[in-house]
Amino acid sequence: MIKLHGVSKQYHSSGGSFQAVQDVTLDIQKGEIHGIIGMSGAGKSTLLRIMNVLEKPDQGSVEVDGRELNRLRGRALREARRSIGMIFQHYNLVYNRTVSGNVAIPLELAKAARTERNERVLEVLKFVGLLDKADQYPARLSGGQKQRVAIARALASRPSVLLCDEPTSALDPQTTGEILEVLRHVNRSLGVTIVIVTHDMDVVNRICTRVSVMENGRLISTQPVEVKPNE
Ligand SMILES: Nc1ncnc2c1ncn2[C@@H]1O[C@H](COP(=O)(O)OP(=O)(O)OP(=O)(O)O)[C@@H](O)[C@H]1O
Repeated sequence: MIKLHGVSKQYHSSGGSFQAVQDVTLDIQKGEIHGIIGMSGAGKSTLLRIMNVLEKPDQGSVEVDGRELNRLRGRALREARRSIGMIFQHYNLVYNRTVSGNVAIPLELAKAARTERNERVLEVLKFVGLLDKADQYPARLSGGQKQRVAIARALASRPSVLLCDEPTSALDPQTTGEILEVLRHVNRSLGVTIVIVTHDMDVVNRICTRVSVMENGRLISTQPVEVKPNE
């Protein structure tokens, strides 16, 4: 589903250059919940952003759902990106739009018709359990509810892949559990392949099917995570 081959990324600044990701090859299969773990600065977020070419690799290839993203440009790239949702640690919501307004954004960008848009917004809000908050503004929501809105927004355009950058790092343990449940529901009932960047091994053990470990820009291992006893 996601194939990275020999991917590298270097950042340049006035202080010199820094190799954030070095020669990473990784094959994430359809239906997986794949964790990427490592110390701060190991290159996890950069690698995640390479998966939807928000960050363009200097070398290597990025294939998602059979399409080589690093070769696409313009409209073809925008369309391919629509099948890849993303959520962030700090939700990245638009605070002057309601919950529905936020979820509608990807559908507006895709120029979906109004009726179809409204139906889809309600459908995904129902899926994440936030139908009753449709007309509220994000500032009035808890952290867990904000992350649910972000998940609903990411799901609006029916992605086959969901990239999650530290999705629970700003949340307390109970809310973390709730968001991991939502992600598991997304994976199981919609068949969405999920990649989660985290520094928390507990998150990996609770939800992931495989985990990759990064260190100094390199991927040092990929292994299965044992089946959870309460599953
Ligand atoms: N846009 C950028 N310009 C310059 N350097 C960057 C940029 N983005 C990241 N870096 C550097 O690249 C390295 C890897 O960053 P990255 O965010 O991928 O690591 P990470 O493993 O996700 O760490 P963290 O958990 O702290 O977010 C870090 O040293 C960071 O400072």
